This record gives sequence, C-alpha cells and structure tokens, in this order.
Amino acid sequence: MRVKICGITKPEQGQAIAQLGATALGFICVPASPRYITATQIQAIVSRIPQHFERIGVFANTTCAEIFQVVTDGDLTGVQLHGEESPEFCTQLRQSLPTGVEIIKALRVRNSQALAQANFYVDCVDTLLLDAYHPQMLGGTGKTIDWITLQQFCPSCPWLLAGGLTPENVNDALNQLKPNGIDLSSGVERAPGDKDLTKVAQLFRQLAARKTLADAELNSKIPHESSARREIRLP
Ligand SMILES: O=C(O)c1ccccc1N[C@@H]1O[C@H](COP(=O)(O)O)[C@@H](O)[C@H]1O
Repeated sequence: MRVKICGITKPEQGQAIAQLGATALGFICVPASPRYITATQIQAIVSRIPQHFERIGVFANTTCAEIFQVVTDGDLTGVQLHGEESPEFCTQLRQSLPTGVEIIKALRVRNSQALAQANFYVDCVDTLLLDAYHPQMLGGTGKTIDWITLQQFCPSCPWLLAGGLTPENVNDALNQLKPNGIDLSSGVERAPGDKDLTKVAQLFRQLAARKTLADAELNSKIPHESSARREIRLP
C-alpha cells in the first residue's frame, strides 16, 4: 500500500520519514499554507532521499506554467491538485507536464454527492484522493471524512484516503475501507510543518502489524498450496 506523508519542510525529517517506510513524501506548494515551501527548499529535501521515493507537490488553483516550473525545479514525480481544478484543467496540465508525472486529484468530501464528481476525473488523472471538507481551509485540517459514506466508493482508477488520519485511527479506517494508499499530514505533526517522528514510527509499526496479521490469515487459508510448493522444491 502507498503511504504518503505530506507537509514535509525539513531535510532531516524527510530523510528520516523515508527510512521509516513512507513510499511518498509530500510538499505543500500552496503559499497560504503554514506548511508552504519553495521549489528550492523542496530540491534541498529531495536531494537527500533515494530516487525511488515518490515526491509529490500539492497545489491549489494555480496555473499549468507554475506547476510545471515547480515540478522541474523541485524534481517532483507527481502533483496533487487540492483546489477547484476542473477535468479540463487536468487534461491541459497532463499535456504541459513531462511524461510520467503522476496527477492526483483531491476531492474534498462534504457529503456523499461529492463522490459523484470522481466520475468526471477518472479518465484525465492517474489517482484520486479523498480529503475531508472544511469551509475555510483547503487541506491539512486534521478533520476525518465520515468513512461510512465511502464504503461504496470504487472508482475505476486508484485512490488514496486522506483527512485526519493518525496512528490511532488508521486501523479503524483500513478496517472499513480498502484504498490503494493513505496520506497523513497533521496527524503525525508537532506543529504545522514540523513532523513528529515518534508518531510516524508508531504509524509504520501499526501498518507492519496489520500486514503480519493479514499474511498469517492468508497462509492459514491456503495450507494445501504451501505444502504443494514445499514438495516441488524437494529433490
Ligand atoms: O497541509 C496543508 O497545509 C494543505 C494546504 C492546502 C492544500 C492541502 C493541504 N494538505 C493536504 O491535506 C490532506 C489532509 O491533511 P490532514 O492529514 O488532515 O492534516 C493531505 O492530503 C495534505 O496533502
């Protein structure tokens, strides 16, 4: 499962979070956010992590030219659109970005009708992300979505769950939903932009324990297959 830790502002924290098990690091490129950093600051962080980690820039209601510049200067592998970007804008952005750059469209879920919007985006983005709705803030709110309303959500492209996830509630969320990945920001912070590495480590311990349990359950369900595999290996 993809695990994106977002709102990173400090090189040493980016490095530590990658080592702890994140698959993606997120950088806030929205000037109004307390987690905002420039392309030069992003570059300083990503230069310290191996190339296989995903590096996602979060934008809201800006231009294709601005996004292109930050992607290039910051050496990003993907962009997350967190504002009111239309499907047409996503299509236009695809044409202006280098090939292979992932486009993630965030939908801020106010009610179940908001999920219907997903249909308009599935053909022009790579991935959807669901975040909680807040009347004054675009993201990083720490508010959870009412997960029950997402139980029928099954878009034809991969999707990430965001919104108020913490090491304490992530198990509950993943017991109810099966996203392709999760995205955490304020739930693993001491203050905006200052990640709490103890909480990040706690998160990855929870996820590892879940995986061990799931693997054990799977193995107990296929005893014949595993003994057949053992027999094949015998001389
Ligand atoms: O984090 C921000 O400051 C931010 C600003 C503008 C747009 C998006 C932002 N963050 C995104 O919000 C979600 C959820 O955050 P949280 O876990 O509830 O704190 C996450 O995808 C961030 O990328």
